[in-house]
Amino acid sequence: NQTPQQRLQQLKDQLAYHNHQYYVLDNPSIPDADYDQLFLELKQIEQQYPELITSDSPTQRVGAAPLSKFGQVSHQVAMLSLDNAFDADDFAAFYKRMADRIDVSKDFEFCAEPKLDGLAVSIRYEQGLLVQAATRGDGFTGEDITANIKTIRAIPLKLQGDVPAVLEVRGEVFMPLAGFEAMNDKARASGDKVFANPRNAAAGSLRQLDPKITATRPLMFYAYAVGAVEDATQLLNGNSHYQRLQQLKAWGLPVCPEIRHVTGLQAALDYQQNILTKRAALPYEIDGVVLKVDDLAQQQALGFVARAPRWAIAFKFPAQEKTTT
Ligand SMILES: Cc1ccc2cc(C(N)=O)cc(O)c2n1
Repeated sequence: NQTPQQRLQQLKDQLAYHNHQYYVLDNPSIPDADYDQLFLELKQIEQQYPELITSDSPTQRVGAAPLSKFGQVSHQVAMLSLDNAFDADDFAAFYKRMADRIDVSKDFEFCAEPKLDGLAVSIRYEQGLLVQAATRGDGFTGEDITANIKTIRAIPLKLQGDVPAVLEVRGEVFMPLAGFEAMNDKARASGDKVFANPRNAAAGSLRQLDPKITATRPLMFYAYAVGAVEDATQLLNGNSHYQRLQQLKAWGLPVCPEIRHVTGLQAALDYQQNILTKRAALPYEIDGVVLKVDDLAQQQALGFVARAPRWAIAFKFPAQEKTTT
């Protein structure tokens, strides 16, 4: 017969499996009522044996007391913003700038994804356990929203499989449309604050100082990049950003199912048009697509342009033959 500890571990494994099926594979494996039953049994055993409670137990998602204010977190790896393209010509110019900068023998390969209209966050895992989460802030310093992030069931408290020593995941917290409409209907009925759009609702929910309020909000998360990593050999094999995202999925992190690997300028334009036609049918709001060069070595070679002021330009003279004295 099982000890309480063995039954606890079995329940945590089962609940983690069902979460993975539901949020990562979009393939529910258990009716909600049965899931709740497992959760209730786990909660009862922990009430009986509090010393057996671990930080990755789903009962610890809504634990923390309200904060008086958020702490600050400095991002080891800056959280970048993105330059914009507004039409095919802009995108072709972007493509050409890159081709002029690094000689590529063949077409660029891209990792393509919808641009989710939510809030960028960074989530840090150490030895596979969620230890910290922060907003993007100004890209270098963000707010510590660890307690609020833990309430989002799509975000694993513990990574699965062969986990890296340190893994920082960047992604978007957003509020799917169905949850947004339901929440606003309830808010109208009870005279609570009604949100103008899902992005504001997600931002407002993450900025709650009381995690118990955040826990009532229908938030979702998709990972889209990696920040600091240590001892993550699994990520280093291969040179493809797209493959890295598949590895994040294997660890239990949800990744947008619309993400594709496409090759060449035309395929990238086709992807943008394809998502534009699907936009109204997507269960969440997006404001475009994001296209990233997929090859990590090419990303490195291309680097970043520190956002030069849009209002100033250096108007250069032609190169002058240096007078040799
Ligand atoms: C580097 C970067 C910065 C912002 C991003 C924003 C989104 C997004 N809003 O979906 C997706 C990405 O892959 C991003 N990637």
